[in-house]
Amino acid sequence: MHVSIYLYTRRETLSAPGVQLSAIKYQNVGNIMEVFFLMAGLALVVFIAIFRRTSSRSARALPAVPNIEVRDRAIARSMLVDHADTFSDRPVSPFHVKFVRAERVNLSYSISTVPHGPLWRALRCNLTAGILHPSRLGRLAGLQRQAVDGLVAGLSSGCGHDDDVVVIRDGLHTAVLTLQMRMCFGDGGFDAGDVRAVQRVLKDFFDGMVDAPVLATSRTARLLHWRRWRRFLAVRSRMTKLLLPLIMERQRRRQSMSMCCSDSGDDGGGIRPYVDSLLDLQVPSHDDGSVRRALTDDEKANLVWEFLGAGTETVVSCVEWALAHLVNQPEVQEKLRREVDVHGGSDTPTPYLRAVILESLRLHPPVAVIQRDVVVRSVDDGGGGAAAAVIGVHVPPEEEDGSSGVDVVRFTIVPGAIGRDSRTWTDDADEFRPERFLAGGEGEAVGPMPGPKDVRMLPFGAGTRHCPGMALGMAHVRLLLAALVRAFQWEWEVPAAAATAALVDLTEVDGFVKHMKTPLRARITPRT
Ligand code: HEM
Repeated sequence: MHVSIYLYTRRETLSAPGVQLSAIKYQNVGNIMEVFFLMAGLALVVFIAIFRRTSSRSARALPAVPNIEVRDRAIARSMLVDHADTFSDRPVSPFHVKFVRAERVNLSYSISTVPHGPLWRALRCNLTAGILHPSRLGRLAGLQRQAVDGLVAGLSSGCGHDDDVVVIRDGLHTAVLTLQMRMCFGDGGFDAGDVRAVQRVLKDFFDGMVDAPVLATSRTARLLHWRRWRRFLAVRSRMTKLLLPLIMERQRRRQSMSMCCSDSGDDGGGIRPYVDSLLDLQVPSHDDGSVRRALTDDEKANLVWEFLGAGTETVVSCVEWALAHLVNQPEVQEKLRREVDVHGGSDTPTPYLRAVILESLRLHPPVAVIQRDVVVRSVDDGGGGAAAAVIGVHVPPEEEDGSSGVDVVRFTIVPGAIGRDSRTWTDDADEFRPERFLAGGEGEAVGPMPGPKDVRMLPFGAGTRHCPGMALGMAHVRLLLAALVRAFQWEWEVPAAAATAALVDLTEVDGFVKHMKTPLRARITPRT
């Protein structure tokens, strides 16, 4: 078993010895200039002390809780499957920032950030039963088909220009986001300008996440890095200004629809927009569920944001990685094309397409880390607290004398490490070999969600907080990949700067999702 323990403590042994000495030295000097310099010197020393304190914390860029990194599949399984109830909380947001500043709410949650409990259950159930239920997913086929056709048409119309080279991430992002927005707001509630605006804010938001660990360390850090903090807040307020009017517009349209034709809320085709479910939802305001309330505007904006962000970025990441490997391995691309040419578009199973997607998710799980925070009541019990004891890890006490222990322990599971573990994947774990998921291969019995007995990859997490969008995400990826391979031949476009490189650069960057460091640029040739 491989477990590394990283312990970060909040206390810094910082002192500013100069402060007292200077004060004594200049104490009896009455000259006004010297008093002025004394004050300025003191201010400088205090400033440096604060700055050092902040930057030393910032450099570590991690919250002050013990962080246990888990790269072992047996431990991950024990946590997420056997002890799902213990490991059911994600880290709380370090920012108590409201989307709608005027409202008196402490902190608005989304499904992914709310602590495990009645509110989480209500929000998650609303999404899974109301929107993502398998019986409803079938009705999305029309919307998905339009998104895919639009993407292919857009790429085809660009062919013949600019040497037929595309950076596929951009077009993919627009297609998937538009699809998610249609599921969210219904048709007619937004236009292409809104999609572009949401796209810009999403990008700024995820770019700004790079600053989040620094800003999360303390108020002083936010004061010192006030420009970054201001930018961070501005993105959130832009997000609200964009989403709330779209939510309100949907509410208005729904009211007028119900007045004129007693409509059930479906926006045609039997698809009920996600926003409608949020407008109707009553959630428990107390833990016992005795009092129920409507969602605040802040919560609605948060949940819509999560639906658009989680649903778009992950799918785009997965399709881009899969295409990159298909460009690097033309024989795999050809094999896949043969399958989708024959079966694509029909309901016939497409095992090789499934294998390509699973292989991409195994190597490059879009969500780079799966985190759980566990309250450890006592570390003086010899076992390192309940949660740590579950997986046999000793959590050292925070205080040197061991008198008071840590409150929370963070567990960071790394799906990328589990997916590439050569003890599990013996057939060249780092190689892209979709065949391993076919009959007779070592991953024949492995699917996107781990079974109760074995965890061999974790692209959608597992246990209580596993991804509720798995079926939808897989369906999006399947349709997009099949259509792109059927419509075009994909070849690598060698960038001028890397004229000697033989293959696409597969370097990963972990941000909100795991992206290709260099976005895939490929030469596409339409197939007749
Ligand atoms: C290829 C696509 C996707 C991947 C790889 C993915 C991956 C993940 C992962 C790894 C988690 C964390 C699971 C855990 O902590 O155990 C997660 C959570 C979540 N995902 Fe996805 N996801 C995808 C698509 C989607 C879609 C399409 C939606 C919604 C439209 C969605 C909504 C969510 C939500 C709401 C959560 C939080 C669940 C909770 O805390 O209860 N995801 N996803």
